[in-house]
Amino acid sequence: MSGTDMKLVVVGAAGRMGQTLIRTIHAMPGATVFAAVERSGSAFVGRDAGEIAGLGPTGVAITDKPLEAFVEAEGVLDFTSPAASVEFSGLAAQARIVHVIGTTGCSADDETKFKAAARHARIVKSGNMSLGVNLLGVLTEQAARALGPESWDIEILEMHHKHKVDAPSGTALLLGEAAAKGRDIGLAEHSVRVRDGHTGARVAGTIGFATLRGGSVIGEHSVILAGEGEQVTLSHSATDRTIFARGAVTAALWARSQKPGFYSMLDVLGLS
Ligand SMILES: NC(=O)C1=CN([C@@H]2O[C@H](COP(=O)(O)OP(=O)(O)OC[C@H]3O[C@@H](n4cnc5c(N)ncnc54)[C@H](OP(=O)(O)O)[C@@H]3O)[C@@H](O)[C@H]2O)C=CC1
Ligand SMILES: O=C(O)C1=N[C@H](C(=O)O)C[C@H](O)C1
Repeated sequence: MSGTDMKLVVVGAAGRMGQTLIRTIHAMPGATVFAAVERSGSAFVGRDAGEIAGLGPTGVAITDKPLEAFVEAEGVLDFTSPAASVEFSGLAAQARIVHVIGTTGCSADDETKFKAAARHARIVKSGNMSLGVNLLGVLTEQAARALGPESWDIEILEMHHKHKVDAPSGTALLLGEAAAKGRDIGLAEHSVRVRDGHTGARVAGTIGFATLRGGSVIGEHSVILAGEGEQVTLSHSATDRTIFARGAVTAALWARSQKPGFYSMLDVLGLS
């Protein structure tokens, strides 16, 4: 560790992404795990975060006191739950630090609270922190703009592991927003999130979503543009959660020198 390394707090440190973040920060230059947080009452509180993540002891004991950690740190990496992320954004604002939010399934009300916290915190939020998916979003916007709604239907298909609790995935919604932007329409008014029974024929110009869950799938996403007699499919496969963790650390390092505000991975990657 060097004196200029960014001091990061990993919240939800014992979760799938939390453990991946602890290992990734350990392997990346420029950042260090300053603290690790789990909820009060969790069996992981007091245990060494490095040991939980499979690194061996690192001297960072998991705490249930986030604010005490935040005020001494420079950034928070947060892949937890919507309610927890809303709470952490308020604490990050109090501490005037960077808050990287990867949590998905957040409501419109949650988003309003994140934007309020971003008056004091530097928040980067994205449904997918990987370079590949953010590039896929740019390509989706271009394809949707080029292939108009009269002749081309857009469907977004995703599959994740059996433990995932929200649907459609944050990534599927990010891709839907990109397609809607390409067509200059609002996603909320044009999306079809579920189909069941006698649905009637497809309404032109809608953006459909389909969700699959099972096994240990890390994340599969396809944007299908279906025309008359031909089909274009843009897709991304995640085979290792490190892609999300690396993106989150990159976002924290980028946000360190930004003003308070609400940013996306497109800003971080220079793709906006
Ligand atoms: N944007 C992106 O690139 C990615 C986003 N995600 C998203 O990240 C989120 C987490 O995913 P995943 O790691 O698989 O989930 P896990 O359930 O494995 O991990 C979440 C962790 O957060 C903890 N947690 C929940 N509430 C609190 C709290 N108030 N204080 C401290 N810790 C808390 C949980 O503890 P407990 O078990 O006790 O509840 C758990 O340890 C999901 O929303 C997922 O969709 C995932 C991958 C990539
Ligand atoms: O819950 C997950 O695992 C993932 N969630 C994110 C999403 O909802 O898109 C990102 C990634 O696909 C993994």
